[in-house]
Amino acid sequence: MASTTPDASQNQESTKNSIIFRSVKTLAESPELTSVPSSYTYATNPDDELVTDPDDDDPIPVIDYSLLFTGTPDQRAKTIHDLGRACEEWGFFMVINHSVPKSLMEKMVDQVFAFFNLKEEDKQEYAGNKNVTDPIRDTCEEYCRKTRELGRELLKGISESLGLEADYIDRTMNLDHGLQIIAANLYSPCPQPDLAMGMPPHSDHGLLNLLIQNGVCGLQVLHNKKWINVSSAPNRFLVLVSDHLEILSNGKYKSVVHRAVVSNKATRISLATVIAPSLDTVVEPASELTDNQTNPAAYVGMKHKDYMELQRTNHLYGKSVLNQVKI
Ligand SMILES: O=C(O)CCC(=O)C(=O)O
Ligand SMILES: [Fe+2]
Repeated sequence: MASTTPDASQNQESTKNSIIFRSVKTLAESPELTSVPSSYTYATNPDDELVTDPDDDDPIPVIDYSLLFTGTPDQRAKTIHDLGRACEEWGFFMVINHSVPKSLMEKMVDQVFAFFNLKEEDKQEYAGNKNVTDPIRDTCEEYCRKTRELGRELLKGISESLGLEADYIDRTMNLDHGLQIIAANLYSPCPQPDLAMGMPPHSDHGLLNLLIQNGVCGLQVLHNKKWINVSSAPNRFLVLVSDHLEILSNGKYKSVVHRAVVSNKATRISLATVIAPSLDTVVEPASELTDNQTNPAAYVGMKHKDYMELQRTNHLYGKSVLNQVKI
């Protein structure tokens, strides 16, 4: 990156040897960008790089949410069984026929996109006192409410799939006061997508992560040691089992390692909604799922807020944080 246009330079700061961009978006939009600067390249491990589409014999699980409520008893029981299998074998599933209006999902993505497209100097205003959700507050509040409801209902089915009472997770994780975080991710087109990574491999904190995107794919999940491309139709939620569900189920359900790759064609937006225990909840393996002889607790209990601190202060890679509470 040797030279800059006068316009782009407003978004850059020069140091002795290099130019630092205020955001990756600014860098990606700079007209002279033809290659990825070395400080942004991502080295993948070739042994670890088998990437495929899902196998016809082992498709990504799809859960029809409506069957939890309006299905026959058999359909409901099968849906709960399928939820359990998805959490055990994939740590990942897609949800169709859910309770969040398609128009709300689209509006949320559009408004987030509009926020990202504000001029850098306008965006900086929100770095200070203004709340980042101010321009989209109503949509955001409605989206939070609807996704929280969806997450809590899915967790009731997941509780049952573990042989626990339907409200077990809701109650013990204190979801009336649960933490909910919405993260909006923007992945600008990259001239050399093979040399960069949108988000490196990791698992999420919390119980479930409900992900939507703007129609551009990029999510890959690790399944049986292969990276699987997740392609998704509109109006679906991509649901990731997260670390606290792995801990609570004493490892029966596994949080899924996932990453986001970039493309050289289109801008991708993803919106991740983490449904998590209250900050003061000590998350530990459910005593109903452990016994001292055959199935001892495999994780130490830790307050959710301490787990988040551990995540904040550690390099996020794979399951590096979860491994620290494994016995
Ligand atoms: O963009 C994606 O598909 C993944 C985002 C993600 O993993 C996250 O926000 O935790
Ligand atoms: Fe994630």
